Amino acid sequence: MNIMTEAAVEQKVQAGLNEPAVKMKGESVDVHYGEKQALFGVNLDIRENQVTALIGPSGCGKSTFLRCLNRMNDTIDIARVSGKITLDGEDVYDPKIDVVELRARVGMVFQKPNPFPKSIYENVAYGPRIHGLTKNRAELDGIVESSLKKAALWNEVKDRLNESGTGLSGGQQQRLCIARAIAVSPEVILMDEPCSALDPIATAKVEELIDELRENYTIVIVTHSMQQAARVSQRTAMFHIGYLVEEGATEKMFTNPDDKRTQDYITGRFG
Ligand SMILES: Nc1ncnc2c1ncn2[C@@H]1O[C@H](COP(=O)(O)OP(=O)(O)OP(=O)(O)O)[C@@H](O)[C@H]1O
Repeated sequence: MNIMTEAAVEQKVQAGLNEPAVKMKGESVDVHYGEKQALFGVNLDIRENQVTALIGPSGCGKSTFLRCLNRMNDTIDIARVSGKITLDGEDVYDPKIDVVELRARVGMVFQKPNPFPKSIYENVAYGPRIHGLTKNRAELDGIVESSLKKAALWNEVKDRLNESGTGLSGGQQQRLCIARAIAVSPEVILMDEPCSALDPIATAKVEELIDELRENYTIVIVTHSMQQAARVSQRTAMFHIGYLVEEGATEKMFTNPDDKRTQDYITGRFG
């Protein structure tokens, strides 16, 4: 075995031993809505190419934390965020940060599918166009096709790209919204209960898609479904009345959590 090979082996061993890199990091995150505090000193690492599920009873702050990651709370007048949130070590609340660019890097998919009232093609092409990502129509066509393929929707819509996005079924609309997020080459995709408006078959498709997307993106998902968290995520973070109770490997969180509140929540004793 030569030295190069040994070095490569060593690197692999290290990679195997180490946790995936931290892509985003929340440090001492507090959020207030007016006088009311919704998050208290949350510290949470979001790891690269992993699905992190945020779980906890209604009103515990899951969506609030999710919205901190791409500064969607900026759009709520009374919301005030303090502490630090970084993306690849860079403070996303730094005044120098261009929020539009940040939201392209950290995309979002909402609870209710919300395609624009435009054609399927335009829904996906809109982002690359406003971000100036393509030089000509052929390149744009390429992005639309590859985004729809990555969102596992291409085969269902390739013959009707000019029809309205709002005419698709709920599950198709949600995959269209995922394609729209993917089209601007995000690094992180935030999903706020992406399946809550979908039937079980559409839900299964989106869950399968989330699992595939993990290869290329870092994903954070808010979900009320314990089965979904267990099925799609590698890491789980449990929130309770504004506090992060605990976080860890999903398998451990669902079989042997450290905190009784997690145990009670996952076994349906409260929430
Ligand atoms: N726009 C807002 N204005 C005022 N208070 C808000 C706003 N959004 C959330 N809150 C409050 O902040 C707290 C956390 O809400 P958040 O939506 O983050 O919780 P959640 O865990 O995502 O809840 P759910 O599971 O019900 O969606 C709640 O008490 C909620 O009422």
